[in-house]
Amino acid sequence: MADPGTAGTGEPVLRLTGLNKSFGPVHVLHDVDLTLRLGEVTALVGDNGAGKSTLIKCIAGIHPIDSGTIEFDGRQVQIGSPRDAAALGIEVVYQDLALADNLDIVQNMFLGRERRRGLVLDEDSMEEAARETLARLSVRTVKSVRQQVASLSGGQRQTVAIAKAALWESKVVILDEPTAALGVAQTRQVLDLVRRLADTGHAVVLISHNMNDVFEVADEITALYLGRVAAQVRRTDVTHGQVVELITAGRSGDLGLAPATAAENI
Ligand SMILES: Nc1ncnc2c1ncn2[C@@H]1O[C@H](COP(=O)(O)OP(=O)(O)OP(=O)(O)O)[C@@H](O)[C@H]1O
Repeated sequence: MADPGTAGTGEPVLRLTGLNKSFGPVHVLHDVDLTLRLGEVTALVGDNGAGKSTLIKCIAGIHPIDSGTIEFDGRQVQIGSPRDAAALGIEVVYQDLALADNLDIVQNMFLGRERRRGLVLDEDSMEEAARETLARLSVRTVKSVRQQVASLSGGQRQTVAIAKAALWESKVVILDEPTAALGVAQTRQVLDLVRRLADTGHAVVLISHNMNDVFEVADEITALYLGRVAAQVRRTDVTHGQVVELITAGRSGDLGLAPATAAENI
C-alpha cells in the first residue's frame, strides 16, 4: 500500500500540509499535502487546470495561501514573496526561463544578485562560481561561460536556467516543463541534468506532461486531480497506465492507495 509522503528515503526539506488556495469564488487547491526530499526528484503531474502552476506559485511566494502549513527544514515558515522563497533556498525555473538574451551566461546566472568588490562588479569571482556550478552539474554542452545567451540552443538555455537555480545554495529547485520545447537529444541532456541536480543534494520538482520523462527521472510522483492530491507514490510502485488514470480520473482502480490519498468525493 502506498504511504504518501513517508515512503521516500531522502531527508524531508519541504512539507506542505492541508494547503488551500482560492481565487475569489474559485477553490483551486484543496487540502494539498506534499513532501519534498533532498536528493529526490518529485514529478508533479496533472491535467491542464489541475492546479500544478498554482501550487508551485504558492511555494514560490507568488500566491499567498488561504490555509495550511508550510514547513521548511523542520520549522514552520510563511512564504510571503519570491524573496522569502529565495531566502529559504527555493528556486523556480519557469517555462519562459527569464534569461536576458543580450547578456552572457555569467551575467545571467547572477542577474539581480551580482557580486561586487566595493563598487565594481567582481567579474572573476562570478565567472569562477558559474564555472564551478556547471562543472558540479557535469554540464559539458556549454563551451564558454562568456557566451551570449542569444547564441545558445533551447537545451543550452534550459541548462543555464537550471544551473542558475542551483547556484544559490538552493535546496528546492522547481522546474516547470523543462523539456516541453526540446528535441530528443536535448531532452536527454536536460533529464540527465535534472537527475544530477537531485544527486547533488537538491529536492527537485519536475512538472511534466510527458510520462516518459517522468518515469525516466522521478523518484516520487505526485498526481493532482482537480486541485487535490490524487496520490503521492514511489515511481517504482506504479505503471504508466496507473499514472495516466490518476491524471485523468483522479484514481486508479488497481492501485492500492490509502483512502487519504485517493481523490474521493470530488
Ligand atoms: N489568477 C487566477 N484567477 C482565477 N483562477 C485561476 C487563476 N490562476 C489559476 N486559476 C484557475 O486555477 C485552476 C488551476 O490552474 P493551474 O494553472 O494551476 O493549472 P495547471 O495544472 O498548472 O494547468 P496547465 O497544465 O494547463 O498549466 C484553473 O481552473 C485556472 O483557471
